[in-house]
Amino acid sequence: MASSSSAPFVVVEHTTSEQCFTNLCYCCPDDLNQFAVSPRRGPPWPFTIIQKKKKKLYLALLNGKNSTEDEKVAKGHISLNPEHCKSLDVSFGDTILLQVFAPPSNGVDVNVLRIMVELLPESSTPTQMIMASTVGREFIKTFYHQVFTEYHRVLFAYKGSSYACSVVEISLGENEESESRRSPKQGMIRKRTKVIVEVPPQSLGTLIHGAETFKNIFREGFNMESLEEDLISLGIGGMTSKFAQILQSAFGSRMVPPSLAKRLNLKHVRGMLLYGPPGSGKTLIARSICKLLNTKEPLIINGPDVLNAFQGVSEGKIRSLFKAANEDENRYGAKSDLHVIIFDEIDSIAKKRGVAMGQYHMDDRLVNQLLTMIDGMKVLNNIFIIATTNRKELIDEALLREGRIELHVKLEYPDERGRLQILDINTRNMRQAFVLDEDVNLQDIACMTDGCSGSALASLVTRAHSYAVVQAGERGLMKPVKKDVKVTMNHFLRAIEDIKSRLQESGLEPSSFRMEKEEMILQQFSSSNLTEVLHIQQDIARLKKDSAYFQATLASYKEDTVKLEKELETLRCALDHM
Ligand SMILES: Nc1ncnc2c1ncn2[C@@H]1O[C@H](COP(=O)(O)OP(=O)(O)OP(=O)(O)O)[C@@H](O)[C@H]1O
Repeated sequence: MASSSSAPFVVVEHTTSEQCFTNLCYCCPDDLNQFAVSPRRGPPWPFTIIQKKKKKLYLALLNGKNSTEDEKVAKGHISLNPEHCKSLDVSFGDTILLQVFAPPSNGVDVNVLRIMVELLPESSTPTQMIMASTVGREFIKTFYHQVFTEYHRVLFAYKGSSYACSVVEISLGENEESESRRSPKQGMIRKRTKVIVEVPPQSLGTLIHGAETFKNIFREGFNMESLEEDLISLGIGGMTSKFAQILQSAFGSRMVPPSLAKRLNLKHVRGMLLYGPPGSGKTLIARSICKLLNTKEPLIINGPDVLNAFQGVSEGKIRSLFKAANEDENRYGAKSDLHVIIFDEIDSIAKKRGVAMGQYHMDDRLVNQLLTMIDGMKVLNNIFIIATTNRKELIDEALLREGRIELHVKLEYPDERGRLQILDINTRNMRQAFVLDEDVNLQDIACMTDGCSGSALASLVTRAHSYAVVQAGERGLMKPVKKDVKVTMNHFLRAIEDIKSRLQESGLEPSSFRMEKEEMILQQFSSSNLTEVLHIQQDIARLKKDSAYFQATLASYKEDTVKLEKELETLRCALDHM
């Protein structure tokens, strides 16, 4: 296909709305002469390449007997429709380069054209169902003998409704290989071109019969703009921007049709690590994400439970977690549902290899098996692993690399606005039951609870409520019913005092301080033996459900690091006997 030298033109809007649906560009008669090739020559008609940076569109300036001259367009200007502008990333007023381009009669034809069809927001909805095959035929009739590129977008009118169509995929059949070096991929629409119509889910799917839809990763009705409301209804407060960031980075590639993702070479994220201090909502987020997504019911695995259940059992248990995803991938390929596997407290089963000893030798085997399942012989694209931990530094680094659990999101304790939302969520039932006294000022409580975790706030509300119930009992109401109980600001103040001193005693609060302290102490121990002692201590604490125990140990080690070595054997024995 030949082309000549280029000239700069200013992009303007079409002068009539009809022009928008022709996929042609228009200029004044003078400029048209500059590009004129005898209209009697065609078809195929002379085209104009319009390019901006590396992007190109091939639009006809002369289309058979219909000249594309428009006296209302000023000299040096060229009119395009808004979809052309999107294809080229230009705005009206920008300058672009124009080239004459006359496709030879043996130009490359489009074999299959896959288009995404969306109803324009201002257009009237079709009144009756239409067939995708009919839309395809009309598309060919309208754009017959026009050249399309990979990212070409056009406006298309059919039966009184207007659509924006974007090219998702162009297949050139037997010319595919010889033309593969041409960028962008381009070809001419012919009568034999097959048009495959795709529609976004939840829109035209019910109106264009037979159109292909891709299954949206988000549940029906989900909308990023109402994310905060959705999260509140799921009982999550103060997390809107973190959640938006997670959804975007974890599922961005799954928001587009698989064919487009393939063309753009988008790689799916297959795993995410949520880490942060206890009670910061890691488990809550991991489980809630699935409520927004179109996924299979998530498999939830609690690290310590797995460790116990797997004692003496083969790595086959880990393999079994991935079995359903494997079968689905084999059967449905890119159209398989997404399988989410949540590993809560993953640090207990995926510790750094080579460090563990004693009965922990099996950790290495579990980590190896996990690695194999995530990106081993067969890469599953339909899995998404969510791992949670308080102790990121304990996890085997190989698991956290690209292509594995590669997205790492740190959760913090909520700020004042977040605390207010969490308090509001947790007092919702009380308000609805008229149990919450009018003097309760949640804003003041949010202010007083700086450094409290989401879980501390949840238990604060429960505690205030129990004080109210006890007080109602003391007033002689042996069996206080709901209407007798009023939770007042005083109950909350007592609960705040309570919670603060309890958390201080257990060393769990102030929140971030504790984590920083632990991290600091862990960093001081570089020898593998010392690290192992701490791992074992942590596991004993977990089995005893007593995090204060681990805190106390850490604190004492800070005083006397020598005793670490001595305690190693004692600890192993203790753990063996638990
Ligand atoms: N952002 C939040 N909004 C509402 N509630 C929260 C939030 N964060 C925590 N909570 C409350 O705290 C409880 C415990 O949170 P979760 O178990 O998710 O924390 P975690 O970070 O996984 O803690 P751990 O590390 O101890 O397992 C939740 O069930 C919920 O009641």
